[in-house]
Amino acid sequence: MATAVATKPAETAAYTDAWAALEAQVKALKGTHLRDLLQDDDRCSSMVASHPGLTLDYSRQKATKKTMFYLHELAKAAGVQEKVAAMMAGTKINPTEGRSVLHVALRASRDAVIESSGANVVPDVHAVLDKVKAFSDRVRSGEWVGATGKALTDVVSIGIGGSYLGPEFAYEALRMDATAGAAASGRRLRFLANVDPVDVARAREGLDPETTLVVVVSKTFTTAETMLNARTMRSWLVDALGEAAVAKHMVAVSTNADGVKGFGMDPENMFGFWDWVGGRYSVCSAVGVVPLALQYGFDVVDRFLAGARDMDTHFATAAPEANLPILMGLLGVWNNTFLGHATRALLPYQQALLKLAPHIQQVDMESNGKGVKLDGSPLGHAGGPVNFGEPGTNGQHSFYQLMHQGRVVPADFVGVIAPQTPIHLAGEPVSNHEELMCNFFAQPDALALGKAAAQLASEGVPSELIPHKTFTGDRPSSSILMDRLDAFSLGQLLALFEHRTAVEGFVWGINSFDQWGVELGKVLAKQVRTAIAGVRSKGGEVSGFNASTTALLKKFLQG
Ligand SMILES: O=P(O)(O)OC[C@H]1O[C@H](O)[C@H](O)[C@@H](O)[C@@H]1O
Repeated sequence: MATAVATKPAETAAYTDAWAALEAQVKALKGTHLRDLLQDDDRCSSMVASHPGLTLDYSRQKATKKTMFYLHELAKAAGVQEKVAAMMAGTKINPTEGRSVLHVALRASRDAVIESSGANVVPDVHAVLDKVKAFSDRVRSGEWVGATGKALTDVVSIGIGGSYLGPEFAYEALRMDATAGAAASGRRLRFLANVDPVDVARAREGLDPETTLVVVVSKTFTTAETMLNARTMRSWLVDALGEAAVAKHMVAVSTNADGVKGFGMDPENMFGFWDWVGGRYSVCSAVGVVPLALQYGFDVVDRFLAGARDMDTHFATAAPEANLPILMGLLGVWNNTFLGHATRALLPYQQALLKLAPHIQQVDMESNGKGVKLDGSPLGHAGGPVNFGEPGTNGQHSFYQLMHQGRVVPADFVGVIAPQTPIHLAGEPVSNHEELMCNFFAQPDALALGKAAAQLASEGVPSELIPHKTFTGDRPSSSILMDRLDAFSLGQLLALFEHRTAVEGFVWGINSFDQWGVELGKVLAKQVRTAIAGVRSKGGEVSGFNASTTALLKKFLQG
């Protein structure tokens, strides 16, 4: 049964003690280099954790067994496991919006019982999944046809933020997977997120309204960008096929049935989800399931959900010392709050994961980019870090210079053992995938070990170049090695990163599940819209803005 807020204030004596012990650890480790830590085989083998399909090696973190002990003490004192249990039981752990946080229910098995506000949500989840399966099967088989009787082979999924980033991440990750790729044969999926008309042009380039299905994805069905893009695509369809085409060519994913109806779409063509699904945690709801099932078929999506469920179970049941999301979350807290690293990099050595970092940017920064605790008091230290990333090896030729010789940026490397698309040229010493992975193994050591001046001197490097060629090393990272990248392991990876963010928020005692910080800009944009529309319709000058904005607007309107 869901109850009110379960989060207890973090500042118990145990919490303060663990915090102080970790601050002492920072001092104790000051003179220790990762080079030294990596020589301790016992320490290194203790800093590896596995779950079927995934291995996490965190031996290149600037931490000892003792540090890990105190981090686990901090987690215990913060009630991390209790908070995980409360989240998964439907407790309203998002008090500023009065909501449960139940993205785990989106991938729960049919017979699970998970309650929000006293009602089991799992039957509703599976009713929507069944509806998506039936619909996507009909579209894919050509039974559901467009206004002129043609099969709908192309899909444009309109949505932004959480209604876009996760689905695009999953779509890209599976394009070259043998099973998903074969299932997508003859089909195209495009995403339309930005309100920029260039994005409209890109999304519909080469598409024919007769064979295009538009999916409007918006939790609120009020997001300005998405609604304008939906109207734009609607007029593209209507101009070509007439008003009646909307019923066959447009469907919606939303929690707002009235909004969908008000837009002129049949609520029958709507796939619902619920207020207990945060936008950035919604890829396993109809938000991701509809476009992905249309492209790859429902079976592939089902495997994706099963992978996420597998990681949920691991998160809920594994001991903290062996629990991948808990370990990663604690290391995030250590790097960010105690060692003071304000950024972290996500570096998948896998081109299929090119949209992992953009998705995790939202998951993490919208969740933990907060300045106050749950009770509204100041956090007292910086909130979650700046996240960024790029697939390797591309990033190596871009920003790794800074990571090796400039700022210290804790990194998470992700690599895959079995390639999705093997290539091994005759005469080459290694396969193309092995060449990629050589870099996955080399970079963490380069960051950790560095290269000392003495070594450069012994190699005969001219003395004036030695400072420029020295690598200080001592730069932390974790390595995640996946057996393969397919729908199941993609679900595991998604849930792993979702839960890492939750663990960090639980330790800090913040609400990781609201996002009030995105509201102010929306309100101001509305004022600007009113001003621009006023000048365009009635003439005159803009007013009510500060001098800088007024001058810029004036220039824009004159242009
Ligand atoms: O799905 P929607 O209601 O259209 O919201 C789309 C996105 O916009 C909001 O402003 C939030 O920043 C995101 O958390 C959300 O995912």
